[in-house]
Amino acid sequence: MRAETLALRDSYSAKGDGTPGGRVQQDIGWSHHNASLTALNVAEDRLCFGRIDTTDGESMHIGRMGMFEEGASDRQLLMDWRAPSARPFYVATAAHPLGLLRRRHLRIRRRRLESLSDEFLDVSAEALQRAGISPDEVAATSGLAGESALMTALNAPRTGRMSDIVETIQSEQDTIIRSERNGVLVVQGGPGTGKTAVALHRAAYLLYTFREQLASRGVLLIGPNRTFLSYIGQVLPSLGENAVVLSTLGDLFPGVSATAADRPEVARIKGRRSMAGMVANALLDRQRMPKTAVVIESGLGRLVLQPEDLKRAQDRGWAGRIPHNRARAAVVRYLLRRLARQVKERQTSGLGGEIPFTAEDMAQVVADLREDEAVQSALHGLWPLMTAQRLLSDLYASPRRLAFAAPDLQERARDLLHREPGAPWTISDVPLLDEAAELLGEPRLADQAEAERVAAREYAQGVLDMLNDGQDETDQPLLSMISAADLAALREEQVTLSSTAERAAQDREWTYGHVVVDEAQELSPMAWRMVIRRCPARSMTLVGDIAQTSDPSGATSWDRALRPHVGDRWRLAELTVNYRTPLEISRVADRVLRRIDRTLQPPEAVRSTGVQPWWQEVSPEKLADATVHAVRDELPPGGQEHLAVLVPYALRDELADALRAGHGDLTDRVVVLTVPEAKGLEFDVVILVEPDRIEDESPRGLGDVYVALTRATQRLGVLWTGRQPRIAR
Ligand SMILES: Nc1ncnc2c1ncn2[C@@H]1O[C@H](COP(=O)(O)OP(=O)(O)OP(=O)(O)O)[C@@H](O)[C@H]1O
Repeated sequence: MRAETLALRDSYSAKGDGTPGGRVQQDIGWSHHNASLTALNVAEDRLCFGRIDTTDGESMHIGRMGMFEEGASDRQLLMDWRAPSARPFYVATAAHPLGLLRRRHLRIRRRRLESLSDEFLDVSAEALQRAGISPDEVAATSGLAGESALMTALNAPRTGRMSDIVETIQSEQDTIIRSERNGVLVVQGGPGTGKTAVALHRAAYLLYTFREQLASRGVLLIGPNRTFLSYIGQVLPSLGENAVVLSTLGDLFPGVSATAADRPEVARIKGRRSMAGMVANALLDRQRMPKTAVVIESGLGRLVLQPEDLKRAQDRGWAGRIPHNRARAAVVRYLLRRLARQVKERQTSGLGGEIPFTAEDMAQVVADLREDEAVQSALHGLWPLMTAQRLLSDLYASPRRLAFAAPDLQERARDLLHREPGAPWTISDVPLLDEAAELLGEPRLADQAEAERVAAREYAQGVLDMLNDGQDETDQPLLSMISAADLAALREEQVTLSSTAERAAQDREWTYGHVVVDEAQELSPMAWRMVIRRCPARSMTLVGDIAQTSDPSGATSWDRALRPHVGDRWRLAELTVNYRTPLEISRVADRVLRRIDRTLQPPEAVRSTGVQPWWQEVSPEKLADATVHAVRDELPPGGQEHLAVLVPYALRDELADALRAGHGDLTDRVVVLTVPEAKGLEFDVVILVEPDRIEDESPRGLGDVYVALTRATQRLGVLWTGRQPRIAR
């Protein structure tokens, strides 16, 4: 299949008749076959990982993709793990065998079978006899599907990159992965319960099951930070899926790339829902008209706009409730006409109506006024064309504007919002920028260059229609990914065809077929507004853990966070088993969870390592040395394990220097991270430094300590100075 696909793809490199239409077809063909080839290449390793045998003697192999025998028989050789008939592989139990006699896990590397393990699900003597299996072969079954394969995966050293769990998805996870596409699904689960893994596999499942609907719109996955996105970045491609846009909240607004966080008290204000009102008022402020006449010394003489002209222009701007920049055309048109009338009156007065002033004359005057610098500057002052960045930047910089836009905010809170123009945008600014962009809208295409581009686009639309006519159905989703604008650009040789994912990421107004949010508990009310805008159909999967909230404006309850956006139209699914943290570490974390909220149920650890966490007090001047020693003890040379030192902000750089470690590349064996940076990640070993300082550093500090304690898959050590940490008492 690979050889055939490769040959097909390469045939498109040579084809082509040099015409724009021909080149487009060539590019489409090439991209299509290239995507298939990538999917085949990634499926090469561990192509097949399971087999199910039914009690009536049938058997079927399960793998990363579906495959059929060539020729007349058309027999299915391999079933895609996402197909409905593969489901028993994941959910059958001895109590509910779903017609299965045996589930087999195969461990294949490249084309070599390394090991296999069997579970018998129907252990009745009759079934075993029919299948020719002796009762001795039947192992004791636990509640876990494919327990030995699962334990092998869980005990394997981490690599700094998340891997897929397609071979060992558990029943409660499978139910969520295959849950209905429509509506808002919230997946609540403690640390290590596989929320991220489930979210990613659900995206792959949805893309497989609803390919037609989703391929052209794409799926958006939002994660807490870029390190996290690079940690999970390989999972979907390894499942053969590339039509997913991964983004942080800070990168969701095209043109801005925010990584810095505000101080907690500032972030809390910016996250409030009332900020939407502030942004709307800030714009209203810009649309206010002077109460006195505006005098313009134009090239056509001195012109005056009276307050009633200004009021009428404003009414035209507000009519139809269209966004500010789009409404500008109506405001400008009206004001230009008022000015043109004055010019007309001046030119025709005293002529006794002998020289007619025709419609063409009027149009010419309007055109001249439009080009006039003094007129342009006056119109700009009255109804400026604005970007979201400009609106927000001007607002933050001016106490007067802030006082107008946020009259209910206390002065101290308004002072906290002050920002010098040009300072970098923060993550909590991004939802406010998005809010502003929504109210501003894209400007109308006015100038000549734009008009030419429109003409090119219309031409390209013709080409697109022509191509669509001649396509067979299977190619439809691909074609719908290319807009007339792309074709026009292609014609200009400006860009090559981009994938749905790339196009979507560059377009603020793009709406996705499905949106997945990881660590969703961290979203502020303003961030929710931005995210929901990306999916008006509200087909969303939100995964998170209320107990791990660390953002000062994050959620304390799913209901409170979601009610303003979806009312009670969301469904909850819970994950209850902790696959990451061994029992010995979980006991410490569970104590912290009880302090956060007594009513929360800790997830149940699925395995034990026999290694207790260690605790060590050191004097403040020895902290760096002690950390270096502890890391050395934990990671003997030649091993493969990965270790994270989790620290308070204030110690990050000092300890990173002492350890000569970084904090961006998770494939390094040692990294030094603050807790927010370690969100969603995991390591073989964690050394937690000064937990009390971490707790005291932020308003949700205890949540941070809980996150820190639940990052290790094997061992945990705690170093502190001064009083014994609260988590040890
Ligand atoms: N069914 C499974 N088979 C194999 N590994 C699994 C399975 N479920 C979860 N895991 C592993 O458990 C670990 C924790 O999973 P994941 O990171 O998805 O948890 P999480 O709930 O998102 O945690 P957190 O809330 O801490 O971010 C990962 O290494 C994941 O691969």
